[in-house]
Amino acid sequence: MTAGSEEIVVSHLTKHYKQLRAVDDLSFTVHSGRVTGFLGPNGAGKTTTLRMLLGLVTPSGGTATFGGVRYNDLDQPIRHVGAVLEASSAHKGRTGLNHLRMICTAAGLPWQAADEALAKVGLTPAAKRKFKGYSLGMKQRLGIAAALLGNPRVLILDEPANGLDPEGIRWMRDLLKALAAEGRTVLVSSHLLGEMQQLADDVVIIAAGRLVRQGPVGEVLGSMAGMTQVRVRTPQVEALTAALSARNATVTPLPDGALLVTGLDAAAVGHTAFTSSVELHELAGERADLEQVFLQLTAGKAGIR
Ligand SMILES: Nc1ncnc2c1ncn2[C@@H]1O[C@H](COP(=O)(O)OP(=O)(O)OP(=O)(O)O)[C@@H](O)[C@H]1O
Repeated sequence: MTAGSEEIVVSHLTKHYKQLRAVDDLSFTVHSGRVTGFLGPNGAGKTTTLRMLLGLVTPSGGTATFGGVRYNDLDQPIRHVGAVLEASSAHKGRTGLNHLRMICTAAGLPWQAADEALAKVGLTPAAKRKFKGYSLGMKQRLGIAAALLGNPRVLILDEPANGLDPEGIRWMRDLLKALAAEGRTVLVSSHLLGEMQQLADDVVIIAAGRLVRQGPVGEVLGSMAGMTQVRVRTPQVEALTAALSARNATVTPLPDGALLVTGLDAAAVGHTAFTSSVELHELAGERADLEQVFLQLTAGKAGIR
């Protein structure tokens, strides 16, 4: 991999587990010098995708490459791609510094890399403390330090903010932004839209293993914010739901018995009801709340599996 070509290209990536399409013909690109948020609800296929990127799960089809090269074909992958898949674990009686030095030795890196990585994540003061005394936030930092040992151009993190307190989340956000500002490619998964709004330059949104949206965060969220939703009430819920679904709208039943429709405007919902001979008791278009659109775009797809 040469400098400047650290893009991650995911092309028609697919993973089937028996009948379940955990990842289904997924294609997207992750650019260098930017933080890309990989967003989707629980079970959307984020972890499976990241594990395929890292050669830990064999795809049923498609490819994922770093600068054109598959992970397993990279020469000294630790120098190209750093990954934090779950909160780090280390021998509980070992110090953070020794944990990192062991990884250095195994990977043929100088011990100095351990000190540098600890400094980068602000763990130098705890370098000689035992892992068993580390808080969750410190364990997360140590995991990131381990990923940084080979000074990789690409960083991949799976839900790194999970379990962190607000200060820890802010710290993580600043670190990832700084790493991207150094020109690195940073891909970070999350199921929380709000978290990505504050962190990501680009977003890739998936649901039920399939791509929902990708692009610069402002553009994607802007298009979502511009979406309207329609509140509708009918005594013929099933007939209307079927007619709207046939027009690719997403229909969510509300606790008060009304239906919330996304993907069609009020006129189109009214027209669909009319042509399907469905009686309406209420029909109102409203501007959608961003979080609600995200939930609907993604939850609507989850039912397909
Ligand atoms: N080894 C496996 N065998 C069978 N099914 C699996 C396996 N790994 C994952 N799955 C299924 O694939 C789907 C996608 O899971 P995955 O963990 O990739 O989603 P996710 O988006 O990372 O979700 P979460 O945020 O909950 O981790 C889920 O339905 C999961 O149960």
